[in-house]
Amino acid sequence: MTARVGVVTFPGSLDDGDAARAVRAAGAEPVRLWHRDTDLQGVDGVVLPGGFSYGDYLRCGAIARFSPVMESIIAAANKGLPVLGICNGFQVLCESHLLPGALVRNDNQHFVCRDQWLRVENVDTPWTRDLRMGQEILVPVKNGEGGYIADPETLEWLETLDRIVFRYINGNPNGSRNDIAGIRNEAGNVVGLMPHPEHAISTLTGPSVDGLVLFTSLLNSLLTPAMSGSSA
Ligand SMILES: NC(=O)CC[C@H](N)C(=O)O
Repeated sequence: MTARVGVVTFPGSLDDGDAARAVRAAGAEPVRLWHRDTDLQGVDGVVLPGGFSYGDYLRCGAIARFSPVMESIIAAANKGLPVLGICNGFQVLCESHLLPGALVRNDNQHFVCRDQWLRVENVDTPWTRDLRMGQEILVPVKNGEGGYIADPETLEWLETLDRIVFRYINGNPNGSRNDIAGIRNEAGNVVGLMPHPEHAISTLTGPSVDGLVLFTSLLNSLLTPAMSGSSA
């Protein structure tokens, strides 16, 4: 049976089309979810895409967090539904408190758009299980508020409990603390990252195909759910 992966569209989402394309390229069926939906249609996972939900008013992701679809996603994520938040999606996950910390304006005060090397730091999630620890991948970043911050205790806790999933290498584009590009929750089912794996699934349109592995990882984790990701 084909896996079905929800892709949410908020007013102002930008990368929902590419996220759906990545889901399809990985071999799953994308199920388009609208911000006002409450029924997740029994999807096997959800992608919160990049963009400018609700015009980035107030703070990036701050309004999307209160949308009807997020109420359903928060409840489902807390029961183990795999959720991947990309860029604005990562911001929504932090605003929703599914992930700790916050994303603030880039320290250089610029919107940064470039290809970025990352190091894989955690493969104990459904989204990263087919990557290798220490693997270096190349994916685009494009954000204005991508600086990851958290209080010192939370940063220490993220480090010691292996919750950091991706780290920037060869330059930190936004001043993120500890070069953090992506993190996971305790159970591992919720992952957020600022860079855009959905823009790195074909060399025709992106710098590499490294991003596709996040989407194929999810499919493989659904086929063999006895993954190690449940160890917090
Ligand atoms: N590409 C994105 O998702 C951008 C996220 C957000 N609007 C920002 O500028 O930080």
